[in-house]
Amino acid sequence: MSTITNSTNIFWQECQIGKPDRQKLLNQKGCVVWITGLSGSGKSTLACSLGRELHTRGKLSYVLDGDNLRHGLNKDLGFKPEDRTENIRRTEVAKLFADAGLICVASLISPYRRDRDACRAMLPDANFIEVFMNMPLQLCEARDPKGLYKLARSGKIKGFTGIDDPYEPPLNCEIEIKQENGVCPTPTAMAGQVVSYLENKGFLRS
Ligand SMILES: Nc1ncnc2c1ncn2[C@@H]1O[C@H](COP(=O)(O)OS(=O)(=O)O)[C@@H](OP(=O)(O)O)[C@H]1O
Ligand SMILES: Nc1ncnc2c1ncn2[C@@H]1O[C@H](COP(=O)(O)OP(=O)(O)O)[C@@H](O)[C@H]1O
Repeated sequence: MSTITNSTNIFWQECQIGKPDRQKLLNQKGCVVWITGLSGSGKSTLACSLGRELHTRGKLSYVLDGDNLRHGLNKDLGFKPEDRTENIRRTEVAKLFADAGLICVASLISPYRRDRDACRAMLPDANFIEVFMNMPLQLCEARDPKGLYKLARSGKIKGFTGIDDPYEPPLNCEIEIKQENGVCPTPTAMAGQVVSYLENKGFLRS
Protein backbone atom coordinates (compact mmCIF):
# COMPACT_ATOMS: atom_id res chain seq x y z
CA MET A 1 0.00 0.00 0.00
CA SER A 2 1.48 3.32 -1.04
CA THR A 3 1.65 5.93 1.71
CA ILE A 4 2.87 8.60 -0.69
CA THR A 5 0.65 11.65 -0.81
CA ASN A 6 1.06 14.59 -3.15
CA SER A 7 -1.80 16.56 -1.64
CA THR A 8 -0.85 19.30 0.78
CA ASN A 9 -2.94 21.87 2.66
CA ILE A 10 -5.96 19.62 2.72
CA PHE A 11 -8.43 19.29 5.60
CA TRP A 12 -10.85 16.53 6.56
CA GLN A 13 -14.47 17.71 6.22
CA GLU A 14 -16.94 16.28 8.76
CA CYS A 15 -20.69 16.20 8.13
CA GLN A 16 -23.46 16.11 10.73
CA ILE A 17 -24.80 12.80 9.54
CA GLY A 18 -22.29 10.02 10.06
CA LYS A 19 -21.96 6.27 9.66
CA PRO A 20 -23.99 5.45 12.82
CA ASP A 21 -26.92 7.50 11.48
CA ARG A 22 -26.82 5.73 8.12
CA GLN A 23 -26.55 2.33 9.79
CA LYS A 24 -29.61 3.13 11.90
CA LEU A 25 -31.53 4.11 8.79
CA LEU A 26 -30.61 0.85 7.08
CA ASN A 27 -30.79 -1.36 10.19
CA GLN A 28 -27.45 -2.99 9.40
CA LYS A 29 -23.74 -2.38 9.95
CA GLY A 30 -21.49 -1.30 7.11
CA CYS A 31 -18.64 -3.70 6.42
CA VAL A 32 -16.50 -5.21 3.68
CA VAL A 33 -16.81 -8.88 2.76
CA TRP A 34 -13.59 -9.52 0.83
CA ILE A 35 -13.68 -12.68 -1.31
CA THR A 36 -10.27 -13.92 -2.45
CA GLY A 37 -9.29 -16.97 -4.47
CA LEU A 38 -8.08 -18.34 -7.77
CA SER A 39 -9.77 -17.56 -11.05
CA GLY A 40 -12.68 -19.98 -11.36
CA SER A 41 -12.87 -20.66 -7.61
CA GLY A 42 -16.39 -19.18 -7.42
CA LYS A 43 -15.77 -15.62 -6.17
CA SER A 44 -18.31 -13.94 -8.47
CA THR A 45 -20.81 -16.75 -7.95
CA LEU A 46 -20.63 -16.31 -4.18
CA ALA A 47 -20.71 -12.50 -4.46
CA CYS A 48 -23.91 -12.59 -6.56
CA SER A 49 -25.55 -15.27 -4.46
CA LEU A 50 -24.71 -13.35 -1.27
CA GLY A 51 -26.02 -10.11 -2.77
CA ARG A 52 -29.29 -11.83 -3.66
CA GLU A 53 -29.64 -13.42 -0.21
CA LEU A 54 -29.01 -10.11 1.57
CA HIS A 55 -31.43 -8.31 -0.75
CA THR A 56 -34.13 -10.86 0.07
CA ARG A 57 -33.58 -10.11 3.75
CA GLY A 58 -33.95 -6.37 3.13
CA LYS A 59 -30.23 -5.65 3.54
CA LEU A 60 -28.42 -3.23 1.25
CA SER A 61 -25.25 -4.57 -0.36
CA TYR A 62 -23.10 -3.76 -3.37
CA VAL A 63 -20.73 -6.02 -5.28
CA LEU A 64 -17.34 -4.76 -6.47
CA ASP A 65 -16.09 -7.48 -8.80
CA GLY A 66 -12.49 -7.45 -10.04
CA ASP A 67 -13.46 -8.21 -13.63
CA ASN A 68 -16.07 -5.42 -13.61
CA LEU A 69 -13.76 -2.83 -12.01
CA ARG A 70 -11.23 -3.61 -14.72
CA HIS A 71 -13.82 -2.46 -17.29
CA GLY A 72 -13.80 1.06 -15.79
CA LEU A 73 -11.99 2.44 -12.75
CA ASN A 74 -9.10 -0.01 -13.18
CA LYS A 75 -9.02 -0.35 -16.94
CA ASP A 76 -5.53 1.15 -17.12
CA LEU A 77 -4.14 -1.73 -15.06
CA GLY A 78 -2.73 -5.06 -16.23
CA PHE A 79 -1.59 -8.09 -14.24
CA LYS A 80 2.01 -7.22 -13.33
CA PRO A 81 2.58 -7.41 -9.54
CA GLU A 82 2.54 -3.61 -9.17
CA ASP A 83 -0.67 -3.36 -11.22
CA ARG A 84 -2.38 -6.00 -9.10
CA THR A 85 -1.27 -4.13 -5.98
CA GLU A 86 -2.68 -0.87 -7.35
CA ASN A 87 -5.86 -2.71 -8.36
CA ILE A 88 -6.40 -3.77 -4.74
CA ARG A 89 -5.40 -0.35 -3.38
CA ARG A 90 -8.05 1.34 -5.52
CA THR A 91 -10.59 -1.07 -4.19
CA GLU A 92 -10.31 1.16 -1.13
CA VAL A 93 -13.64 2.40 -2.48
CA ALA A 94 -15.03 -0.64 -0.61
CA LYS A 95 -14.23 1.23 2.59
CA LEU A 96 -16.34 4.16 1.36
CA PHE A 97 -19.27 1.84 0.65
CA ALA A 98 -18.92 0.43 4.18
CA ASP A 99 -18.84 3.96 5.55
CA ALA A 100 -22.06 4.60 3.61
CA GLY A 101 -23.54 1.78 5.72
CA LEU A 102 -23.59 -0.89 3.01
CA ILE A 103 -22.40 -4.45 3.10
CA CYS A 104 -19.80 -4.16 0.37
CA VAL A 105 -18.84 -7.45 -1.27
CA ALA A 106 -15.44 -7.22 -3.02
CA SER A 107 -14.54 -10.22 -5.16
CA LEU A 108 -11.04 -10.09 -6.58
CA ILE A 109 -8.27 -12.65 -6.92
CA SER A 110 -6.16 -10.34 -4.71
CA PRO A 111 -3.23 -12.79 -4.77
CA TYR A 112 -0.91 -10.97 -2.38
CA ARG A 113 -1.38 -11.27 1.38
CA ARG A 114 0.14 -7.86 2.10
CA ASP A 115 -2.34 -6.12 -0.24
CA ARG A 116 -5.34 -7.78 1.42
CA ASP A 117 -3.90 -6.99 4.85
CA ALA A 118 -3.51 -3.35 3.83
CA CYS A 119 -7.24 -3.23 2.99
CA ARG A 120 -8.02 -4.90 6.32
CA ALA A 121 -5.94 -2.28 8.13
CA MET A 122 -8.04 0.52 6.60
CA LEU A 123 -11.24 -0.70 8.23
CA PRO A 124 -12.04 -0.17 11.90
CA ASP A 125 -12.78 -2.98 14.37
CA ALA A 126 -13.73 -6.25 12.73
CA ASN A 127 -15.40 -4.69 9.70
CA PHE A 128 -13.21 -6.54 7.19
CA ILE A 129 -14.37 -10.09 6.66
CA GLU A 130 -11.98 -12.10 4.53
CA VAL A 131 -13.53 -15.06 2.72
CA PHE A 132 -11.11 -17.57 1.20
CA MET A 133 -12.42 -19.64 -1.70
CA ASN A 134 -10.25 -22.64 -0.91
CA MET A 135 -10.83 -24.59 -4.11
CA PRO A 136 -8.14 -26.81 -5.65
CA LEU A 137 -6.43 -25.51 -8.77
CA GLN A 138 -7.50 -28.72 -10.57
CA LEU A 139 -11.18 -27.85 -9.98
CA CYS A 140 -10.76 -24.23 -11.12
CA GLU A 141 -8.87 -25.38 -14.18
CA ALA A 142 -11.48 -28.02 -15.00
CA ARG A 143 -14.22 -25.35 -14.77
CA ASP A 144 -12.29 -22.82 -16.88
CA PRO A 145 -15.46 -20.91 -17.84
CA LYS A 146 -13.55 -18.26 -19.84
CA GLY A 147 -10.96 -20.61 -21.35
CA LEU A 148 -8.17 -18.63 -19.66
CA TYR A 149 -6.43 -21.60 -18.02
CA LYS A 150 -6.23 -23.26 -21.41
CA LEU A 151 -4.62 -20.13 -22.85
CA ALA A 152 -2.25 -19.91 -19.86
CA ARG A 153 -1.22 -23.58 -20.19
CA SER A 154 -0.49 -23.08 -23.87
CA GLY A 155 1.60 -20.00 -23.06
CA LYS A 156 -0.79 -17.58 -24.80
CA ILE A 157 -1.38 -15.76 -21.48
CA LYS A 158 1.70 -15.05 -19.36
CA GLY A 159 1.59 -14.51 -15.60
CA PHE A 160 -1.69 -16.26 -14.96
CA THR A 161 -2.50 -16.72 -11.27
CA GLY A 162 -1.96 -20.30 -10.12
CA ILE A 163 -0.12 -21.29 -13.31
CA ASP A 164 2.92 -19.03 -13.61
CA ASP A 165 2.01 -16.32 -11.11
CA PRO A 166 1.68 -16.66 -7.32
CA TYR A 167 -1.39 -16.91 -5.11
CA GLU A 168 -0.80 -16.47 -1.38
CA PRO A 169 -3.62 -18.07 0.63
CA PRO A 170 -4.84 -16.21 3.73
CA LEU A 171 -3.35 -17.29 7.07
CA ASN A 172 -6.14 -15.95 9.27
CA CYS A 173 -9.32 -15.48 7.28
CA GLU A 174 -12.72 -15.14 8.91
CA ILE A 175 -14.45 -17.59 6.57
CA GLU A 176 -13.16 -20.48 4.46
CA ILE A 177 -15.29 -21.98 1.71
CA LYS A 178 -14.09 -25.44 0.74
CA GLN A 179 -15.17 -28.78 -0.63
CA GLU A 180 -16.64 -31.37 1.73
CA ASN A 181 -15.87 -34.95 0.72
CA GLY A 182 -14.79 -33.69 -2.68
CA VAL A 183 -18.04 -31.79 -3.26
CA CYS A 184 -18.28 -28.01 -3.55
CA PRO A 185 -21.13 -26.41 -1.58
CA THR A 186 -23.89 -24.95 -3.74
CA PRO A 187 -23.91 -21.17 -4.35
CA THR A 188 -26.83 -20.86 -1.90
CA ALA A 189 -24.95 -22.85 0.75
CA MET A 190 -21.82 -20.72 0.26
CA ALA A 191 -23.87 -17.54 0.67
CA GLY A 192 -25.60 -19.10 3.70
CA GLN A 193 -22.23 -19.60 5.38
CA VAL A 194 -21.41 -15.90 5.00
CA VAL A 195 -24.91 -14.74 6.02
CA SER A 196 -24.68 -16.84 9.21
CA TYR A 197 -21.37 -15.19 10.04
CA LEU A 198 -22.79 -11.70 9.43
CA GLU A 199 -25.86 -12.51 11.50
CA ASN A 200 -23.86 -13.93 14.42
CA LYS A 201 -21.53 -10.94 14.46
CA GLY A 202 -24.42 -8.46 14.48
CA PHE A 203 -23.90 -6.93 11.02
CA LEU A 204 -27.52 -7.51 10.01
CA ARG A 205 -28.92 -5.12 12.65
CA SER A 206 -27.94 -1.58 13.58
N1 LIG B 1 -2.92 -13.04 -15.89
C1 LIG B 1 -4.11 -13.14 -15.27
N2 LIG B 1 -4.20 -13.64 -14.01
C2 LIG B 1 -5.38 -13.72 -13.40
N3 LIG B 1 -6.55 -13.31 -13.94
C3 LIG B 1 -6.53 -12.80 -15.20
C4 LIG B 1 -5.31 -12.71 -15.90
N4 LIG B 1 -5.58 -12.16 -17.12
C5 LIG B 1 -6.90 -11.94 -17.17
N5 LIG B 1 -7.48 -12.32 -16.03
C6 LIG B 1 -8.91 -12.09 -15.74
O1 LIG B 1 -8.95 -11.04 -14.77
C7 LIG B 1 -9.73 -11.41 -13.66
C8 LIG B 1 -9.01 -11.10 -12.36
O2 LIG B 1 -9.02 -9.75 -12.09
P1 LIG B 1 -8.76 -9.25 -10.59
O3 LIG B 1 -8.85 -7.78 -10.64
O4 LIG B 1 -9.63 -9.98 -9.66
O5 LIG B 1 -7.24 -9.71 -10.38
S1 LIG B 1 -6.19 -9.24 -9.26
O6 LIG B 1 -6.91 -9.20 -7.97
O7 LIG B 1 -5.66 -7.94 -9.61
O8 LIG B 1 -5.12 -10.27 -9.27
C9 LIG B 1 -9.98 -12.88 -13.75
O9 LIG B 1 -11.33 -13.05 -13.37
P2 LIG B 1 -11.83 -14.23 -12.43
O10 LIG B 1 -11.74 -15.47 -13.29
O11 LIG B 1 -13.25 -13.85 -12.12
O12 LIG B 1 -10.99 -14.32 -11.20
C10 LIG B 1 -9.71 -13.24 -15.21
O13 LIG B 1 -10.91 -13.26 -15.93
N1 LIG C 1 -20.60 -23.56 -5.74
C1 LIG C 1 -20.52 -23.85 -7.04
N2 LIG C 1 -21.00 -25.02 -7.50
C2 LIG C 1 -20.93 -25.31 -8.82
N3 LIG C 1 -20.37 -24.52 -9.76
C3 LIG C 1 -19.87 -23.35 -9.34
C4 LIG C 1 -19.91 -22.96 -7.97
N4 LIG C 1 -19.32 -21.76 -7.85
C5 LIG C 1 -18.94 -21.40 -9.07
N5 LIG C 1 -19.27 -22.35 -9.98
C6 LIG C 1 -19.00 -22.30 -11.43
O1 LIG C 1 -17.60 -22.20 -11.59
C7 LIG C 1 -17.27 -21.27 -12.60
C8 LIG C 1 -16.38 -20.18 -12.02
O2 LIG C 1 -17.12 -19.42 -11.08
P1 LIG C 1 -16.89 -17.87 -10.92
O3 LIG C 1 -17.84 -17.41 -9.87
O4 LIG C 1 -16.94 -17.18 -12.23
O5 LIG C 1 -15.40 -17.85 -10.35
P2 LIG C 1 -14.38 -16.63 -10.15
O6 LIG C 1 -15.21 -15.38 -10.01
O7 LIG C 1 -13.61 -16.96 -8.92
O8 LIG C 1 -13.52 -16.64 -11.38
C9 LIG C 1 -18.60 -20.75 -13.15
O9 LIG C 1 -18.90 -21.49 -14.32
C10 LIG C 1 -19.59 -21.04 -12.05
O10 LIG C 1 -20.88 -21.29 -12.56
